[in-house]
Amino acid sequence: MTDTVAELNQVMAEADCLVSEQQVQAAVQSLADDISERLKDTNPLLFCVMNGGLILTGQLLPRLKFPVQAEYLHATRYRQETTGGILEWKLQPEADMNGRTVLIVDDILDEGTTLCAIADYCLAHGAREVLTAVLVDKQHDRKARPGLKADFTGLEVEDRFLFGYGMDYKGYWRNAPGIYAVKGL
Ligand SMILES: O=P(O)(O)OC[C@H]1O[C@H](OP(=O)(O)OP(=O)(O)O)[C@H](O)[C@@H]1O
Ligand SMILES: Nc1nc2[nH]cnc2c(=O)[nH]1
Repeated sequence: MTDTVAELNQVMAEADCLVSEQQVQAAVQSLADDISERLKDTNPLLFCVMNGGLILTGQLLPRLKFPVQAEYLHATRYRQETTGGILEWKLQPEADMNGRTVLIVDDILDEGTTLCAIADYCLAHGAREVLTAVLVDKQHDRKARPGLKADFTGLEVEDRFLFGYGMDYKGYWRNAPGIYAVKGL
């Protein structure tokens, strides 16, 4: 356990800070403003994608200027790895989304497999429309669908393995107060 903590402190010490906490805060406010403007009259059902979406959702919700019904779901495909695998549903949403506008909130759109699968699930369960909001869109050409974008994007970040603000490294450092890239990844 001591070795684990030492390794994780070393990862942080050697990481590159790509986006400062102040820049992330500005991006969250901008996301909240855009979402409020677009969804204020739609009575949306918001789903936080656990675990990574936790911090963005927590910081976004108090900034939204309309009554929000907030729920969560849990889908994962990276687990403790730095490359994605098969999407595993850990908790499918129970809320009735029939005829509703749904907003999915997550930390990152990388290849986009996760968000596409969740959006497809919501549409198949009767959602009228599904919108997506992410803090980070990673810049590369390996998207699940060419040109795939979230409806609301906070920041565009280079193609490195990231942690902080909800994103983990081996299950840790979701709490890092900024967006960091692991040395060498
Ligand atoms: O765009 P993609 O390539 O599909 O990757 C994005 C997903 O990867 C991360 O989740 P992860 O599977 O690591 O689970 P976690 O949220 O519990 O960390 C992140 O939170 C997104 O949900
Ligand atoms: N922590 C983390 N999770 C991811 N899921 C998809 N891409 C990433 C990434 O760069 N970092």
